[in-house]
Amino acid sequence: MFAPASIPPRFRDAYARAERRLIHEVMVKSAWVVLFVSAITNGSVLIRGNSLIETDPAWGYGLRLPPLLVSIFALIMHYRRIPGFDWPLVMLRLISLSAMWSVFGTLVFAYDQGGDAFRMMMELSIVSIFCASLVSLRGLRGCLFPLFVPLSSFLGVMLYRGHPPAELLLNLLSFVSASSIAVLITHVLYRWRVSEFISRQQLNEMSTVDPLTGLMNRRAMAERLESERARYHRLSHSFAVILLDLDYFKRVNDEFGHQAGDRVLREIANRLKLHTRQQDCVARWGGEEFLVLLPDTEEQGAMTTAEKLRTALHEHPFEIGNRPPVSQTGSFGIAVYDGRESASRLIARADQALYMAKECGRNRVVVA
Ligand SMILES: Nc1nc2c(ncn2[C@@H]2O[C@H](COP(=O)(O)OP(=O)(O)OP(=O)(O)O)[C@@H](O)[C@H]2O)c(=O)[nH]1
Repeated sequence: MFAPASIPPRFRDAYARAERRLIHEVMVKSAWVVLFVSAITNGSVLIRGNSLIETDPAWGYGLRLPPLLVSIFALIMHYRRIPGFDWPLVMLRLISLSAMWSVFGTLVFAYDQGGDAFRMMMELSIVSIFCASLVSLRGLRGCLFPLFVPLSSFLGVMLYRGHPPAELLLNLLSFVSASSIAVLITHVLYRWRVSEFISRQQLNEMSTVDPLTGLMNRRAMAERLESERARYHRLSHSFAVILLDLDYFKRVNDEFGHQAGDRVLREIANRLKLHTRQQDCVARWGGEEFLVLLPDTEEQGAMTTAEKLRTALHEHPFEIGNRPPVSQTGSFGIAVYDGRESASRLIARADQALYMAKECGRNRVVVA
């Protein structure tokens, strides 16, 4: 999926998801608008007759029907939720291309018949509005293809038919200036939407991520625990938590300085992520305390994971600059959700087990 260069890489997935939703919504609305406009214009053609359809039915229907058919097709696909249908962007491009084909094609004939200027301007303003809506989705490049392909084809055909370029330019001047203004305004709005998106993501990140380790913070983990409890009550999937506190961490700070302590904390966060599954959640719960949430896990699984984490700390000392590596262990308390208790009660039980682990000599795992 496309993401503007100004979006930082870590927000790109979220941007792609938001953009996909927006494109889908715009595609459905555009299909309804094109259907509505086609129904009105075709209805009026049936009532008052149309010289093009009468003189050249193949061209007449060939220009009028594609936007109608494409829109009906897009709406059927959307409302029937056909499996695997995840190409709203392709449909949106088809809708805009077919609408442009119809507008510019009709203009070729209207132009030759000395068509009335007011109608031409109305048709061209539809093009401007369409381009503006495409620009609002993807910036200037969003409208290059749907606008410039039909516009240059139109100019090519008119030049081929012998219309002088100066006359063409004069006739299209007001259209070009009106659509440029529409496109520029929407481009500014699009840039504003992108920077709004980045600020919102940064705010969200600040409220859910621990800045030192990049792990979830306590607040985000508390929310995650609540949704895990809700999942338990819906599906009866058991889950467990591991509370981990570093042993004598104060010594690292005192001996090597606070910065070295921060480095060890960051490395511990990396190891915890490395030795847990993707579906598990790791959070920094306090200064040198971490909480690991293990979805779909019973007591035995939680013990195996905690033992793996304990070994990952204990067996590999931590590098801090050019000093000898520092050994750092942790004590672990496990609690498995009992199906009734609150999240804070669950954590309190894990904390009691952790206290036991400290009392029994540290660098060990205790189950509540
Ligand atoms: N470098 C650094 N240290 C921190 C941070 N947060 C907490 N600490 C330190 O973690 C240490 C915790 O010390 P204590 O609560 O006495 O516990 P401990 O030394 O780990 O001993 P036990 O828990 O009893 O095994 C303190 O020195 C805090 O300053 C942090 O963000 N960075």
